[in-house]
Amino acid sequence: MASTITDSQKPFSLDPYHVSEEFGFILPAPLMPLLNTQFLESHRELRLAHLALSVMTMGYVWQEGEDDTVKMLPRNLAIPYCEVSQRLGLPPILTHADAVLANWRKRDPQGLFDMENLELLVTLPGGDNVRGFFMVTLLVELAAVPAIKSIPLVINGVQCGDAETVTRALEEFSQAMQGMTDALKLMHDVSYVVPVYVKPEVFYGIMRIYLSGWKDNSSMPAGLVYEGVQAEPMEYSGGSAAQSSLLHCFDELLGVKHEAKSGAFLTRMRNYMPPSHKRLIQDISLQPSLRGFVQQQACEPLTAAFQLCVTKLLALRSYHINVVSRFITVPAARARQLRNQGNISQEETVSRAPTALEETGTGGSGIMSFLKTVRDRTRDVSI
Ligand code: HEM
Repeated sequence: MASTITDSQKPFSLDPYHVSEEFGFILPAPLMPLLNTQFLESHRELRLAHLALSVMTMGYVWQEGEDDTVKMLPRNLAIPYCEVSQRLGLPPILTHADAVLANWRKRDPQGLFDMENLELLVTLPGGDNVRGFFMVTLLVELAAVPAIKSIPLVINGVQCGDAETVTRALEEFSQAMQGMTDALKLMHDVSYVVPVYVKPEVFYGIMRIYLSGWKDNSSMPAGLVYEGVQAEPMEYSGGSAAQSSLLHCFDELLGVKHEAKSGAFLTRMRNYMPPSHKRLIQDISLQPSLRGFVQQQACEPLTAAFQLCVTKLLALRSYHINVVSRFITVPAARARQLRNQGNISQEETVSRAPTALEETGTGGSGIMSFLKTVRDRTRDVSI
């Protein structure tokens, strides 16, 4: 009678341990699978995939700094990234819609939508500063919600000639813009309980390169080849809050007309927004002129409410210029000074910043002249 062989009596073999007789502990022929995007169904799933692939791509492209940058994004990243991007109508690069609008979760799901209870889904090099940078920007978006809600009230009020409704809606609108400026101030509020404070030298020296793109960027003059997608390189601007739909909507509502060059840059930034947000901006621009309505009504409270909106938008843009000076102009001057002294010490965080971005924004604009022109054209709509 044959005896049953128990496990302990089986001949000892390496197979069950994933150890190969040919390669030992080495994994034989590791796979490089292509991520399959066909199982992504909902808009939110696609946005999460875009965010994750964007962060991996920015890491891959910029991990070695601005010298000897890569020319090609490998197919394993490029193909799924371009598929997801195409389905969303977003470009295959990190955008404001990824890093800010789709990059948050509540720690306690029942808790408040506030700084203490929010955290990022994915981050970039720069420690707590990255959290502060994206979270403060998210809080600016949040502070703007009452302004967005008042847009249909303004448009419908103008359409039916209801000056009182328009006045009230514009008052809400201007209050929200004040809230946005207050939220922006948190970017350098050292006293805040939870770390939101962003150190200018960390933003400038470490974080900024990971937000930058491959258009109008001298360290990647030819752009980037997305392997397996297209043989020719493609050029895309980096992430910037110029891609936030907020001020685009406000400008269209108030009738702000930008100069050709800055206007062209801002219009191009609309291609970095979710297409439905871009459509909202365009549809606002097609409505009868609010400013014309205010002038025609010649009603004191309405004119005052409109004027307050212009003043608050101007104040927001002026404060933003202040922030940009603190976070870019000042550290850039320090980096230049160190370079001129031949003192490129890695201990000074600003020295690690890419020189290609000294004069230009991550979106590729010539920063200060651009921002000042945009602010000055805002002033032009005053009544
Ligand atoms: C450390 C913080 C920030 C820095 C250094 C910064 C820098 C810049 C730069 C350089 C530009 C020029 C466009 C480009 O090339 O990217 C710009 C544009 C812009 N930024 Fe910021 N930004 C900061 C925070 C924010 C925040 C929190 C918001 C609010 C959502 C914001 C809203 C805008 C807008 C709307 C523009 C387009 C110009 C305009 O419409 O006035 N920025 N920013």
